[in-house]
Amino acid sequence: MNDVKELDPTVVLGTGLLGASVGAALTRAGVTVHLSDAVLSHARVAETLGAGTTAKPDPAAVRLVVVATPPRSLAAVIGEALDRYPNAAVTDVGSVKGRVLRQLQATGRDLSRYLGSHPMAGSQHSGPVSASPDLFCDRTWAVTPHREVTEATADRVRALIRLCGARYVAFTPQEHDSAVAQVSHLPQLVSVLMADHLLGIPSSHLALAGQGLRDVTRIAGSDPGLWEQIIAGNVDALRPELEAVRAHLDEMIAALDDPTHRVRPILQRGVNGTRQIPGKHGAPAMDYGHLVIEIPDTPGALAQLFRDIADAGVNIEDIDIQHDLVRQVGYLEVAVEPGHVREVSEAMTAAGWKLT
Ligand SMILES: NC(=O)c1ccc[n+]([C@@H]2O[C@H](COP(=O)([O-])OP(=O)(O)OC[C@H]3O[C@@H](n4cnc5c(N)ncnc54)[C@H](O)[C@@H]3O)[C@@H](O)[C@H]2O)c1
Ligand SMILES: O=C(O)C(=O)C[C@]1(C(=O)O)C=C[C@@H](O)C=C1
Repeated sequence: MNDVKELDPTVVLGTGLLGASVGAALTRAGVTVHLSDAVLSHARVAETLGAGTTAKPDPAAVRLVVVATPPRSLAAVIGEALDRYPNAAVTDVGSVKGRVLRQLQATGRDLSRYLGSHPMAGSQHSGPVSASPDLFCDRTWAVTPHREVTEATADRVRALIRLCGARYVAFTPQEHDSAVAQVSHLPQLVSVLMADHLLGIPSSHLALAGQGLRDVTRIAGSDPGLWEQIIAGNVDALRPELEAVRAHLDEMIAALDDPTHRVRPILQRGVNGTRQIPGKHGAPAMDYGHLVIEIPDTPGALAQLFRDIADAGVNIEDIDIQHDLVRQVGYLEVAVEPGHVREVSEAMTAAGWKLT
């Protein structure tokens, strides 16, 4: 059976950022998606954006249910879905897996049709308006098998991940929760601590904020209501990670007594840490070369810049756009393979662009 038939029709419960994005990806692939949300207007907005229909399905015909509600409600909504859709596989996209599974097991339900999952893709924005069918493209999507789950259930969740364009990876629920404490929940809290610190800084000083500050505080803008629930669901894995960061902070403060000898090794460890992060398509991390190009605030400037880079015959690996509100210009940071930096720089300068 092909993936579309395997999942047609699908129900999405909770049509915020994640649910509407799943709906949009499956709808684009050709699956009929039925949308439902505790707040009817969220489901209606998701419908308007092409994530599916708010029409009710025939419960017996439903082949997959994707639960994308906030963490605290997940176990109850998953349990109800198992009861209401007797022939469906049920998955959820919650950020913490162990607690939800334990809560479901405590209900005594047959969990052979439930397989938890977690796409490692999202944003600091909530709600269906920020949803995109491309949210999961080339992202890792973890599944967390347990003793009762059947192969038929796992097949449907794998089909979901493929249709969303993501990369499947399996973890035990416990391993998953330890891993996300390290690579998702700790970074979130560190970003929050940094952003919180800004509240005590004079606004005249904040005028000097550059890209570095924006980089480390982006995710601090995420919904506190959602993150409170994520943290509460993973405190055991998170506590030792935060304690380790506290020890590193103390080490950094102590190093200031002898910066010439003691700061550099810590900075180098930071560089080494960034190299641990996998690169595109799950490949090993790659050190890209970066160029920053000034973009005037005129219509079509960005499109022209992309054309000029394409004309130089170089592949853009990543981009980041920032605006200087004082000078009314933008800056495009372009990542290219290291060997191509000089070539693109020369081509851009020759085409009249200002590199900074
Ligand atoms: N935001 C991210 O970056 C991200 C990434 C991966 C996974 N997740 C997980 O995905 C889930 C959803 O997160 P989100 O960012 O889409 O949140 P969101 O706030 O954008 O959407 C949640 C939606 O669920 C609805 N809802 C709440 N309780 C409900 C209930 N009992 N029944 C039906 N609908 C209900 C809300 O009205 C809302 O529309 C969370 O469990 C979160 O841990 C989030
Ligand atoms: O890109 C972001 O904004 C995210 O923080 C997404 C992110 C993460 O990568 O940590 C956040 C929480 C989720 O559970 C999964 C993904």
